[in-house]
Amino acid sequence: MEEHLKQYPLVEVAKHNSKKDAWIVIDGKIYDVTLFLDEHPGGEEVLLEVAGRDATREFEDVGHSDEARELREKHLVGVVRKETKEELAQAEREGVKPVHSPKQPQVPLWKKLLIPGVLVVMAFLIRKYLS
Ligand code: HEM
Repeated sequence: MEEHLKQYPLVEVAKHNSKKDAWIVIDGKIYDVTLFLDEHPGGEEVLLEVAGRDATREFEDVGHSDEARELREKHLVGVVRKETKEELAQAEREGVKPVHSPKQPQVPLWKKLLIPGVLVVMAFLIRKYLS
């Protein structure tokens, strides 16, 4: 069934980010929630916040019921495909950014090691100072 769905790149999804035209992506599937905004038990605000981008994490974080998952499929309009180089370049010119859901905040390694590193150096200096 999914093979018949239209495919859109995230840069296209990103354009549907308003109250009059709101798409969201969950697990690579695109849902047009424009008409659902009014009916969403969680309110339209939260949906508009994630309109035009991947909302997989936000959807899962709420712990939506099986009914909600079923209801979701009524609004299915397509699936996400990778954008072509031309589409990416075009989007960049227009200032449209494809927004993927952040999986984990990316903390660089040096930041993770900074505090333990400082402690080790301090311990070393204190030992040297005391001996
Ligand atoms: C097509 C997509 C969605 C559908 C069909 C949907 C449907 C529902 C339904 C039926 C409920 C009632 C509780 C339940 O049955 O789980 C609900 C609650 C809620 N939803 Fe969604 N939802 C969708 C997307 C989202 C997204 C993307 C967010 C977050 C950005 C969100 C946030 C919430 C919140 C905060 C509640 C209220 C939870 C509570 O009060 O306990 N929903 N939604």
